[in-house]
Amino acid sequence: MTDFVVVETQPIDHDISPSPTPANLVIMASAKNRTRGTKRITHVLNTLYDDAQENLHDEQNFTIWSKETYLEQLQDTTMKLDACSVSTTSDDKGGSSLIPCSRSIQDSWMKSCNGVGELAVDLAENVVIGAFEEEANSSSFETDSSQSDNDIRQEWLGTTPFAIEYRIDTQTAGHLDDLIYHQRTIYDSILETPYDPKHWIELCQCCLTLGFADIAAAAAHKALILIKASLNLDHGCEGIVYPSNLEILTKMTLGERLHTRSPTIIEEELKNLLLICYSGLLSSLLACGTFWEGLRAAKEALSIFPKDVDLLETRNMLRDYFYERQNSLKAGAADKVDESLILMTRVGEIYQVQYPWLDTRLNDRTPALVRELNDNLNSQICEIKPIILGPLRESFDVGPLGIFAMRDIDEGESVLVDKCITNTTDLHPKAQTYCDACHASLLAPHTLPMQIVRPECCEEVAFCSQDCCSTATSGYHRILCGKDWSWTYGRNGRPKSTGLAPDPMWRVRLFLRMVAVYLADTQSTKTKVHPLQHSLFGRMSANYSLPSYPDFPLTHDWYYYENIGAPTRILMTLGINPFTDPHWTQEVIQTIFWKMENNANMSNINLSTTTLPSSNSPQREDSTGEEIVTSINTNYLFLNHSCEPNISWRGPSSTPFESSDSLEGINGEIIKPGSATIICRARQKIKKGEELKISYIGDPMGTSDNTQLEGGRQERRRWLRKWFEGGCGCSICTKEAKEVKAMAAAKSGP
Ligand SMILES: C[S@@+](CC[C@H](N)C(=O)[O-])C[C@H]1O[C@@H](n2cnc3c(N)ncnc32)[C@H](O)[C@@H]1O
Repeated sequence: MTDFVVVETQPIDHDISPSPTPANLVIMASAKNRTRGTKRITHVLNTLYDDAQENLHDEQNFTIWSKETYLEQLQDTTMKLDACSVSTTSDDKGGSSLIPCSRSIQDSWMKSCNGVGELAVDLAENVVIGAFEEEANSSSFETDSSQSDNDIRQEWLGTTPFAIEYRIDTQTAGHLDDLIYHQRTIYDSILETPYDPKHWIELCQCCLTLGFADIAAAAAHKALILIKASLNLDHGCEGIVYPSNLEILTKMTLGERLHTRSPTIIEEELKNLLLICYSGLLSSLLACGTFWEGLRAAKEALSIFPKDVDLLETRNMLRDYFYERQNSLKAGAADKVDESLILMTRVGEIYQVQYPWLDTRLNDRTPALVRELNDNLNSQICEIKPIILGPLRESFDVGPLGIFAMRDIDEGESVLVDKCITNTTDLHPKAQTYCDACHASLLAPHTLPMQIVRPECCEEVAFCSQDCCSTATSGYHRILCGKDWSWTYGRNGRPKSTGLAPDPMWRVRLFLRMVAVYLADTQSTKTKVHPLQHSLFGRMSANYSLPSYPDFPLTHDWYYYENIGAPTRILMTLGINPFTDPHWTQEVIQTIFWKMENNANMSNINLSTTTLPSSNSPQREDSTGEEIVTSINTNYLFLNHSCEPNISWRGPSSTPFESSDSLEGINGEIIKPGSATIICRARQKIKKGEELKISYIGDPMGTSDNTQLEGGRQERRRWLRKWFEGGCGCSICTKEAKEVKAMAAAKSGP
């Protein structure tokens, strides 16, 4: 169902809360016209405006736009209206927004609007009648006549490289709109009855056909949780402790759908659904290229349905693909078969794309957000600014950001010291070898035993200072305390990773920490801001690319357990309902994962060799003391890359004998080894207004000897593809690209 909400926001200081207050809710209308046609939407919205004016004109709680303003808004927004999904926006100058949003968001807004909300619903229903009658005779779903049938809609090519030609054929044959419509109706059914596994299985099948195999796998996972909870299956679902009412809710929903109270009939249905669910899950994992996890799921499925031909066939395909990958990796590695090679056999791969049904506005970074970011940065030296200068419109995306000098900067000057609490390593905090907040070493001589601060609430964590302890206990730790998170330090059957690669579970632990920071903040400020619009997640950009046939972009690592199983378990443990909460759909979770991947900083530390281990600081059994700290440094992440950087940076230090100068912050404070703080200094004189740029890849020219990266300049440029596939825009890369082009032209001859 495509629902529209028109809101006018009142001026609010640096608040990007999406919840319209009763005072700013102008019109709420359900335009159930399922249309992509711009003309039709404009027509419906014109009707809505007229009706709303009639109904609301003497309501003092509502502000009505002038028709002129309204139509101006329409011009900017109608093209986006086919993105039927959750979208919210507001800005601190009292801007106005026309928002397509889902029924469940409306419902939650209605709840927060109390009496006035109900009035709005009544009025909205009046409004809808007008729109409905208009639409009654039209076909239920219409494509924009301006779109040619032969155009390939890249954004709908999916996340999986698997069978992409099939999806191109589907689009060429003109079936895409039907599939999109089908997907919307399934989401509607889920909103109505979220505990019916059948809808989640249908979503799995539909997303699989659309090529979004990761979302398909997540839908199957949700169905599996409901079914397993109801059948009391031993397997559990990746360790999830089921809420006690999940079984009752699922059985009640099935009973209502089947018009029965018979436990036998309901159980029969659950078993039927279980088989179809496994089949969808295995196909999704196959399409995501995570053959090893697919084989594990197949083993579980076949232990229940040993003779099912469909399951056996998919299992065989998973096995064949797994061996094919393993053999080719072995052949490439010659005699060097090690843990990293085993890890490579177990990872899946998908494209990093924006989900076309998730409203793009959720990814917008508005001028209001940039002002908030600069308030937090609180620097006299540098500021966060859009790179592309142009007219900034208040509730619209400002484009790529960077950090710029606010005054002339001297060579060697500290420009940014970015301490952060969003960090993780493989070491369990219980070991108390590092500060749970900033990750500074708690080992002598960096922190003396009497300096260690322990919170009153638990014995799980320790801190390097009272400051860190207060930050944690009044914030994220409040959300996490008293719950068992030790499973996030497990490896889900994988060997320990070696070298520069951190264990893939870093994503899970960083996600957990970030969700806790977000929840602590929104709870203390009593705001209901969507995670993607909260400054913590909203500040980060992803490296999206479109699967453009026939030149496909890079694929990115993806796991069933890390990307779906573990985050679902985290949310459920934190009391978030992944079946009903529109803020925490798999699309939102995966978007956060993409953002983390594009912005996380990784640094090697070796705490054990830098200090004498003290008796009260146990290491994990298999810990070598060498760890990789992964952190989201919330200001540093705005620095762009250049192969001619004017800024040098250093992450967590492990060496206590370095010159104290390199460990000093801007105000002379000492940054302790192991801390996830990043210090940035000017490599040269920098003029006011110049952009500050770092190197993402160590020595960008690949000429220094003591670097861990191999392969020189060419290899380094290849590494850059992780952040930007279109190529780095610096002058060296531009020159090299021109030379390559000229050489290719010369080779191909006249
Ligand atoms: C860590 S973020 C840096 C901040 C980012 N510009 C933003 O708007 O949030 C990395 C992203 O910045 C962009 N970027 C950074 N350096 C670049 C370069 N040299 N050339 C092209 N894009 C770059 C890419 O989109 C990359 O995915």
